[in-house]
Amino acid sequence: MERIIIKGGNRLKGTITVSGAKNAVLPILGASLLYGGESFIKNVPNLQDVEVMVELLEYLGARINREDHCLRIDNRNVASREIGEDLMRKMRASNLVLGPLLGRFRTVLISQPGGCNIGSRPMDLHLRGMRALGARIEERAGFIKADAARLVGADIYLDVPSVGATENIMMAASLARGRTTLRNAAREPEVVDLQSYLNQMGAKISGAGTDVIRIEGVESLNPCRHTVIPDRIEAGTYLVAAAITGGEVTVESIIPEHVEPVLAKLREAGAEFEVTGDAVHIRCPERLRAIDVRTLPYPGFPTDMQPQFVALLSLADGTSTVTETIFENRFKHVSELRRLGADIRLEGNTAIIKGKKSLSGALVEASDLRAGAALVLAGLGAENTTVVEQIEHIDRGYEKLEEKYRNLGAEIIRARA
Ligand SMILES: CC(=O)N[C@H]1[C@@H](OP(=O)(O)OP(=O)(O)OC[C@H]2O[C@@H](n3ccc(=O)[nH]c3=O)[C@H](O)[C@@H]2O)O[C@H](CO)[C@@H](O)[C@@H]1O
Ligand SMILES: C=C(OP(=O)(O)O)C(=O)O
Repeated sequence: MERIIIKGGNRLKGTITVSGAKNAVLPILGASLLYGGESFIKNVPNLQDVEVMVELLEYLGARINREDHCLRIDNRNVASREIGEDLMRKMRASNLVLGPLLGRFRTVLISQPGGCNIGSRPMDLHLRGMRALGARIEERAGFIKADAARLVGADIYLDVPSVGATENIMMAASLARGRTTLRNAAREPEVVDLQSYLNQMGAKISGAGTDVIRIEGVESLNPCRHTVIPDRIEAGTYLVAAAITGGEVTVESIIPEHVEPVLAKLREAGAEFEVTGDAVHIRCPERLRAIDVRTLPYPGFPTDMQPQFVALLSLADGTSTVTETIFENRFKHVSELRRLGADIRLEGNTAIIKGKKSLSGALVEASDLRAGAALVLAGLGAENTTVVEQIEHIDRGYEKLEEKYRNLGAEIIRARA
């Protein structure tokens, strides 16, 4: 088993490059199933979750060639087959094949993706959306079965702006007859990237990035090339790495507007920025000020940055609060951060963090992807040596994490236990 070992305390300096967005490429790979031909996707990050999605597509009959950060996908021989627990449970985002398979083949049989370490994550909004488009849904023995003689556009309102439900509905509705209007849709940049990919394939979608998305169903789609947007959560994590070490770093190959909610909070805490083109240069004092943070759907503060900010504020001057409103069980990093000496109290869905002048390295365990990222950040900011275990979670979402931090002057290695 591998672990990450960090000797903390170095101020990070230099330039760090961000990869393509995990949460954009996963729905795009799902969406490729809508077309029985070739797609060419660029800026694909090398991540464990991408491997799982590729495995899933190949299981369905896709032929995929990978070259560097590009994927050539040939979906000519894809069929809708039963997808069992082994594939569906490896990754929550496997559920993103539901909409495209239903759209193209009108029949889907998948194992329930289940909950995960951050919350129960139900599928009700996805399924309600598919039903509204005309699908018959049966949930039995841990499986979801969806069938439709034909799909017909509908008016759909989401109770909460779920990213995945928005994406599944956009994908299924692309090949439905007539117009679908999706209200209270998720506004995340990854939804906009999916719209852009689908439209390049010949779909007729407008409104992504606002809370009303309109999809005019088309008969068929065509081949296309697409470049995945940069990963705003990876970018945010590196901005926090600079902040937690009192460093000065340029984070490049990003869309600065996408990290604005994170920049706003770092600015409030005392960091300074220059934004030029596709880069943000961050300069940080030795210690940031305490702030209050509340996670919200985009353009609010992202839940996927919450653990990283809890780590950061553990070393800030004063008492901060961090409130998690999206997932009910996303504070598993707190007990691990306490091992490093952090003073954090949980009250319901709020973490109350009394900033310490220093943390001290310890052996900790990543419970999920961003919890793992947060523990590495805490290790970079702590004195002595921190060892992070269960790092397979981190590999789901960060490409070459240690190498990227090492280039900024961090002492961090991966080693076998
Ligand atoms: C692959 C991907 O893009 N993952 C992201 C996506 O996950 P994902 O798309 O799974 O997250 P959602 O936006 O769907 O979840 C938001 C909230 O809606 C609830 N909900 C969702 C669907 C549903 O049918 N019923 C329901 O109640 C969830 O339990 C959660 O409380 O958005 C999350 C919220 O920004 C991010 O943390 C994840 O990194
Ligand atoms: C929660 C996350 O991902 P997923 O939805 O794939 O579990 C994440 O990226 O932080």
